[in-house]
Amino acid sequence: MQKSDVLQRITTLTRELNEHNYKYYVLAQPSISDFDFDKKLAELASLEEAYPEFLDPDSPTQKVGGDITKQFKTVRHKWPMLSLSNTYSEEELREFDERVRKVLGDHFEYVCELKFDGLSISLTYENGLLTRAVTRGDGSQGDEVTANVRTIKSVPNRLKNDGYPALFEIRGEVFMHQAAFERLNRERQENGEIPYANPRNFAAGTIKLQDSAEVARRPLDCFLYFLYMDGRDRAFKTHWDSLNAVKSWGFHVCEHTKLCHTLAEVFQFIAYWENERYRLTYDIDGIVIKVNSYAQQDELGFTAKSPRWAIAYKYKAEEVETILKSVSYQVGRTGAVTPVANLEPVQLSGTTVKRATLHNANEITRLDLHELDTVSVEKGGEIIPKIIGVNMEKRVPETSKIQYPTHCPACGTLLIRKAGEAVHYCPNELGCPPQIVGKIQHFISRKAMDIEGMGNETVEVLYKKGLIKQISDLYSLKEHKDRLEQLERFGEKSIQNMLHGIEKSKEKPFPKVLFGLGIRYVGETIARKLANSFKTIDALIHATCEEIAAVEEIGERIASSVTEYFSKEIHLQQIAVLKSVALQFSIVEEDRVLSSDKLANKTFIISGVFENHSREELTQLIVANGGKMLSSISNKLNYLVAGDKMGPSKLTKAQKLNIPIISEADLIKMLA
Ligand SMILES: NC(=O)c1ccc[n+]([C@@H]2O[C@H](COP(=O)([O-])OP(=O)(O)OC[C@H]3O[C@@H](n4cnc5c(N)ncnc54)[C@H](O)[C@@H]3O)[C@@H](O)[C@H]2O)c1
Ligand SMILES: [Zn+2]
Repeated sequence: MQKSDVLQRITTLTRELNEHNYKYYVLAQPSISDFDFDKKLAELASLEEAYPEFLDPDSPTQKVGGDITKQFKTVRHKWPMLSLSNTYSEEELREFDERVRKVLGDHFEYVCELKFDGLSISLTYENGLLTRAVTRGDGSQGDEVTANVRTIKSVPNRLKNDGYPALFEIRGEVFMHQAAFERLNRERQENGEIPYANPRNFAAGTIKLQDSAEVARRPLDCFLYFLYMDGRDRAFKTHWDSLNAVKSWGFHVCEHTKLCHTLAEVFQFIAYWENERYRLTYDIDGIVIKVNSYAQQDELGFTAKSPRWAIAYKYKAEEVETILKSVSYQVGRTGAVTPVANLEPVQLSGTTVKRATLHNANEITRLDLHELDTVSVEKGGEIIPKIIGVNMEKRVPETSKIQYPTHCPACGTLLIRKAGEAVHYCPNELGCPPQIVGKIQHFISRKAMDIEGMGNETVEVLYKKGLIKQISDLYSLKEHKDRLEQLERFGEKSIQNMLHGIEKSKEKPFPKVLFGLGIRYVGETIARKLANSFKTIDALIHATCEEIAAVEEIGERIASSVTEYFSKEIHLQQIAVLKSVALQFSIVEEDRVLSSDKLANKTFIISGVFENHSREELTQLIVANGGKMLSSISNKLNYLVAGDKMGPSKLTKAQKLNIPIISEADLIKMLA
């Protein structure tokens, strides 16, 4: 390579890697695999080594990937939060061991740990209380996300036992269990929101939310694996000892951590977890190997980016080849069309894989998929396997390209794609069967109107028989009892139950109704936010895009989806019908907010996170009804309104003073 070419390549790699870092750390939506990212990074490092004159101190090889955003307070780390050097090969691990041996001689131990696939967090404890949680950021400073971390059940707000230092920092990994990921991601998808590719991205996206109540709704977990404090080396000789100590203070330390005396034992640990990792309920992407003794760690020291006394051995995501049998296209309730690859069944990471996601048309083009192609399928961090490439040598001659349909596979309408979006939609909202059925199924679902006595199958049957064509038809079903009774498998009792369930749904509060309408991107939380901000459906219908986007955490994408929904006459008609049958289209507290003195002379403190209101909303409610807010717990306090994850010191103090501790629901009842 000529020097100018080298420089060009370095520039290209640097630009690409910076872009990928941004997508990975800040957006939590990476577009390439970790393996490919690491390959590019390694290429850049070797070019910089060969041509040190081109080494930029700002190069991605010299920096810890940054997740700093403007939404949080930036906090400087007392001890830098570095990355780990990593390898995918046993060979390089042996080289690491030799480098260590050269400095330390033969007398040292390794601690082997699982490499949890989440995001690093640094926690500060003062006198046994969690006072601060900061993300890694660029390694020297990060985002302060304490309120969000307080919602994590396995992170103690107050330490148990004694014996912990007055001030220390502890680091670990925040992650999400696979089951929670799958459940929440399914919800996102159903709401028309962009799903996260894997639990890591979901956890990373969650910790950066502005709304702690929403964070609390998404169960995160946290393993701790580094202790920092002044005089640490006097208190503990080794990393292993410190792990045992922090465990006794109440921290969650992974039980699979192992002390190894030889490199052979390390390799055994790696080999064991290579297969066993599929049995864990969370994702790991490798093993971390750390020199145990603190004195020996000091001898080895650091590079600009990582410690010399530790290394990560990363597992390459498992992949297998199989044959693409066909591609089918599913139409969701919002009209989004998703391609799914049907595969010749194959064993992968301990499960049989028959289908893989293809995301959208771009993905099919990128892969240049042909019928009967031999494809490699990967199941890395992701639960749903994906196709990563086509084996061109095995392509069957004369097979044709997979063509993304131009028309809806369900109703034949010409598909549309909005500028800047990758997904195709069927615009035939009123005539496309899977959309109609999907919308009604969404409306009756547990999280929306929770209509008892009615399930997804019933909706399908009633639709096929022409009894329901839109949500509002549910409320006139009672006029068609005779036709219902003629249906197979519909006994009198079950018809009664269903009609009763439908009737009862009229009591469901406005946020549920709004969510039930199934507006694209308006999930449960967004619906609650919109309902609480605008109070009535009419106010929301008349709100401008800017007014909607001004609500906390509601972006333009959601706002324009809402205004678009209400711009359609058919939706307004539907709402009018639903109003006429007395569904709830306003926030009930509203009247009380303005008029009552029910809380006159009563004092309150609000603490923790709440299911249905933000703390600000509860404060407004109290004040508007004549109550007073206090700033600290004392004899003057009448009520402590306690939510999830309330600080334990407040609780103890309130109990000591015999102050009534009430819930959000109790407070609302006081206003009734
Ligand atoms: N796909 C992409 O676009 C993209 C972009 C940027 C980074 N990445 C991936 O992220 C990696 C770089 O991320 P990184 O700097 O966080 O490095 P890393 O993930 O390779 O290793 C360091 C991190 O491991 C974590 N860790 C997990 N378990 C641990 C344990 N037991 N002990 C200590 N640390 C533990 C810590 O958070 C630590 O910061 C790259 O190697 C790449 O694979 C991917
Ligand atoms: Zn259609």
